Amino acid sequence: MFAIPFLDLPPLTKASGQIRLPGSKSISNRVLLLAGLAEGSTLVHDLLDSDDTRVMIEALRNLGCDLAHEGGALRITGIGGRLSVQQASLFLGNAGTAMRPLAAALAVLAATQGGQFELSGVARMHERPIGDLVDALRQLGCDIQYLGNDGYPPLRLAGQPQGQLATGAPVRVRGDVSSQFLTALLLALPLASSGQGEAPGTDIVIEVDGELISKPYVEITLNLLARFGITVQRDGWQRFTVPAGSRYRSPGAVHVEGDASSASYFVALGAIAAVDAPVLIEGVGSASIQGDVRFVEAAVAMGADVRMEANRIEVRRGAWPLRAITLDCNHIPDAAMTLAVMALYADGPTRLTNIASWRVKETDRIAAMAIELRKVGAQVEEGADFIEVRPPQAWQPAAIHTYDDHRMAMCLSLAAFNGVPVRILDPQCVGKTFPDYFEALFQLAHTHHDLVPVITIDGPTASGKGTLASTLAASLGYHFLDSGSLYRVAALASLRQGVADTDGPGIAALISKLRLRFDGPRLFLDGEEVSDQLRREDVGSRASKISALGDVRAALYALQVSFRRPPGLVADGRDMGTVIFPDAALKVFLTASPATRAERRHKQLISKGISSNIDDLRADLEARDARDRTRAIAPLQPAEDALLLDNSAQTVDESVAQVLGWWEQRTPFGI
Ligand SMILES: Nc1ncnc2c1ncn2[C@@H]1O[C@H](COP(=O)(O)OP(=O)(O)O)[C@@H](O)[C@H]1O
Ligand SMILES: Nc1ccn([C@H]2C[C@H](O)[C@@H](COP(=O)(O)OP(=O)(O)O)O2)c(=O)n1
Repeated sequence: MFAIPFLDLPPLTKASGQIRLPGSKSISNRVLLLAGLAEGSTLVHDLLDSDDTRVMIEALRNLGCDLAHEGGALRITGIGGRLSVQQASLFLGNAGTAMRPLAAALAVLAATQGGQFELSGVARMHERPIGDLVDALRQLGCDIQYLGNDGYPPLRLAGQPQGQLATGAPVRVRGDVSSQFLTALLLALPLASSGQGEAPGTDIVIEVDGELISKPYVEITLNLLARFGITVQRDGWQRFTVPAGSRYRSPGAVHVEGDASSASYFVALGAIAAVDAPVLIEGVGSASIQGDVRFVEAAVAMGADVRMEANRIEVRRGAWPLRAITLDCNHIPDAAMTLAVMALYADGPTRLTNIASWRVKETDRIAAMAIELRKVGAQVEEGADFIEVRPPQAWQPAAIHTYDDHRMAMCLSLAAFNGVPVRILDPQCVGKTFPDYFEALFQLAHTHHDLVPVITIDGPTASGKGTLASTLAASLGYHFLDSGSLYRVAALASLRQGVADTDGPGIAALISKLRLRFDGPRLFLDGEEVSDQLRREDVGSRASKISALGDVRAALYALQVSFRRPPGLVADGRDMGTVIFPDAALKVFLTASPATRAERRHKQLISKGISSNIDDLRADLEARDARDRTRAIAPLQPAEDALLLDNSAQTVDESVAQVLGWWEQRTPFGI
């Protein structure tokens, strides 16, 4: 996950490849709750690992459920409908799929078995309405208090042992604000219909007021209830009967399918950019129980070329530009946001209607989408329950606010396919449902080599290049190339193989056969980690010698260039700005006085438990500098357009801040 303040996406051009989707959020959180309430234990496979499922898991643990990892799956032993913990304060983040059903289930359990529970979340959760659900539960006799504003969490749920619920009359609930209220009741009421002790229990009827929105989500609920042994009788979409004597029974094992809403970004990616080869989406398809899979129909209407199998979707670009559409999106409320971004690439205005529920999600999504799409140049009209998007006439680079809303971040990343870069602010908000979304995007999306931004840091040994470059890379979410480590690995390999340090062709031949693997800062040679051995002074010294050989430099060229991949690269070495990346967007030449550098290296070696003599180190580094500066090929020297930075008197943080400041001046984003 990119846990950084912003992530800059370079202009992207094409996409292809295969993606395995993370588990569905809606299914994961329903299954977690059902397994937590059921008798017996349930082994849940392919569960989504994200912010929203973590808060649900934590809540279940606090309620006395036993949860244990088994391989990649999670085993949940449920409470069997009997409270084992009578008092708890549960923090539910911004997860509507946790807040609403847990509120209903705990209200019913507290009212019949006694107990006191407090449910709270982040500030935005406390602005998301829950009044319609509370009203419905109060009809049954549940004792629910608002701890903040009326109609919104936080809530306190209370009750006495052997309490009775008024289940005789139908429970009425509004269905036109959020279908999660109905889902919450459907998940909770089997706890009340089962009867107490010898009592037989009663049928409980739920009647929906108003037109039920987002029906497919209710279908997921009914489907999963059936898996846990409860067959709800449905009359149209207005009346649901939970049968007397219902009891949750674990089905033993459940496989969570891939998230259909998350699939929408990759379906759109294929429609926009799968020009040469398809985007293959694994984990969801025509056999899905998730309503958002019908997003595919809308994407096809806009021109996507799609082949669907039971558990797999293959997408290519079809019509281009995409075709503008007008669509009632009630059946795909979450995935429809992706259409608003596809609309940027359409041949006319796209109008998405019946989306009032967008306004009460993680943020007011209609307002947020309108503001952010305008930033890239689109003309947008919004109303209470619709949005209309006209494609930009002139695209503009934009810094996109994400409003702590994962879908805003994922959607707007798709705006980077028309020649302009896009900055995504607060990219880790995708952690709500798809922590590795951007990694997946970069795996599939390509761009022209020269559109990937590069920052080069060149300079003499121990000037702090590696420290500066790796910190910059981490701050920007860019890849990092320590080019010296490639010379060092060539030095180590040639040392091991007994190839002379003057034998350019011999070492070049060796380089072409090296089996290297990079894992963050760790480097593996033929499967063996050699990171520490590369730092040996004899290896560094040999690296300096062999780096003067033209054959060696040529042999390492392609490998270095291959590090230039989206979203960007920070490369450190001697000739990054002069030879390898002469078109780098920012070149820094880093120096520090020989005395400072010798002292730094000395401290660095001591901290690693390696003893050394500071005078020898200084003599050694001055000899290395002289050799690196005076060699005939790619000598160490600042590029003409490099900015010089002497960090002798700077801390690491100061150098990093200085270079980030320079970088910011060269990016086109105004916040
Ligand atoms: N600006 C700085 N101020 C103080 N020490 C620094 C600074 N930059 C780097 N160092 C320290 O100097 C040592 C050498 O830095 P390193 O990044 O390995 O240099 P290089 O890659 O240029 O050989 C490290 O221990 C590092 O923490
Ligand atoms: N781009 C590069 C990087 C390193 N080299 C050579 C020159 C250096 O003395 C050696 C070792 O580089 P490295 O950056 O690891 O060395 P220091 O950490 O600065 O001591 O490799 C090079 O010629 N060109």
